[in-house]
Amino acid sequence: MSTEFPHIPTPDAQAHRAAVARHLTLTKPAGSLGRLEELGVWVAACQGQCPPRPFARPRVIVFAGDHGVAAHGVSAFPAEVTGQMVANFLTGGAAINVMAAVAGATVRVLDLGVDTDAEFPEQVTAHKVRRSSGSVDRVDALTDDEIYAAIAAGRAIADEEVDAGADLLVAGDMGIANTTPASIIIAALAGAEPVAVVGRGTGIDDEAWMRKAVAIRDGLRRARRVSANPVALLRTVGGADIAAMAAFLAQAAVRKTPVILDGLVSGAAALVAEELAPGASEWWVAGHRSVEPAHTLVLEQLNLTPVLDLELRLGEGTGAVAALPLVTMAARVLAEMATFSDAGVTEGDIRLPAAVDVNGRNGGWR
Ligand SMILES: O=C(O)c1ccc[n+]([C@@H]2O[C@H](COP(=O)([O-])O)[C@@H](O)[C@H]2O)c1
Ligand SMILES: Cc1cc2nc[nH]c2cc1C
Repeated sequence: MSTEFPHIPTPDAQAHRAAVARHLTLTKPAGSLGRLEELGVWVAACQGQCPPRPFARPRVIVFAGDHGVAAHGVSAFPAEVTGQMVANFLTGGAAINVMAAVAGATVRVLDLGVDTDAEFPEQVTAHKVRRSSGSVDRVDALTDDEIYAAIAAGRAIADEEVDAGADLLVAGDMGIANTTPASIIIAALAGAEPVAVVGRGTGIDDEAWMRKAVAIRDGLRRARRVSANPVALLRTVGGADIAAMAAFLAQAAVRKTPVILDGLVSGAAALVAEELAPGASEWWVAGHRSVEPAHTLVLEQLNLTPVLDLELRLGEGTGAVAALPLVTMAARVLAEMATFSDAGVTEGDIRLPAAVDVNGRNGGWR
């Protein structure tokens, strides 16, 4: 199985230009909807059409997996919670179920590496790679065969979703202790020191924070040896869920499908995905800024400005789904507002150029 991704196309430049130009014709002072304008332009460019169409099938995939490092006291919760939460997602009781319903998205949960037996295996284990992972502070997370299987799973999941009509994707995560491998990956790729990335995760106390800092320090020592190779990095200090998520994010870009990123774990996967498939990040917006300190490093590394900053630290895709109504709104504003000429409204003299890139990369000014 190849871990090579094809060249990533950029979002459509012509639709991008048409969207910037269309914004100037709509009945508002140029640039007055600020970053909502940029978001609408991004949707149009990703869809390759201006005006953009409303999203038909926004879809959240929750990647569930356990992590061997949980045994070393780095989380506020025991590992069995991962499997219990998988059952909760399936019965619709988790935060992501409620928030996705509000935002008009549907949720699919997949067990990539949960340690316990699934309550409804036929619904969640089609892409299962293994149970849990090696404790990344001392041994490799995955074997060679397992990393290939996890990457193949992530790509297949993205293909299945796009083939079934998904036109906006979110990668959510569920895994007790997964903030430890995520923080190691981020530190390795951002060149950060361990203490800069140790967060409180599910809400750990100071003693657990110190154990987690040691685990991250030891894992980072192992990660630095392989940080130039994204597949080796995922194999050494990631896990089946994080590896599949990285491949899913890269494959979404291959399939020209926009993604709203979530928090720390989706951010760690995104950093690796950009290494696997350079240019993939053009297809992503950051839904929010997580409370976790390492997440800010992700946003800086990928040059992404989050839509929201609500002090969330849940995962599951919740921060991405919280931003979805604004992304939908931005697309509909661009598609549905009247133009000055339609509405018979007199245009002003001064037309500032609208900002051009949702993530500020092209430095539009207002
Ligand atoms: O997404 C985030 O930014 C985030 C921040 C803190 C915790 N989480 C979630 O909490 C779990 C991991 O926390 P921990 O303390 O067990 O490493 C896992 O299920 C994540 O989805 C998620
Ligand atoms: C209950 C619970 C729900 C979660 N959702 C994502 N991470 C989580 C961690 C816990 C502990």
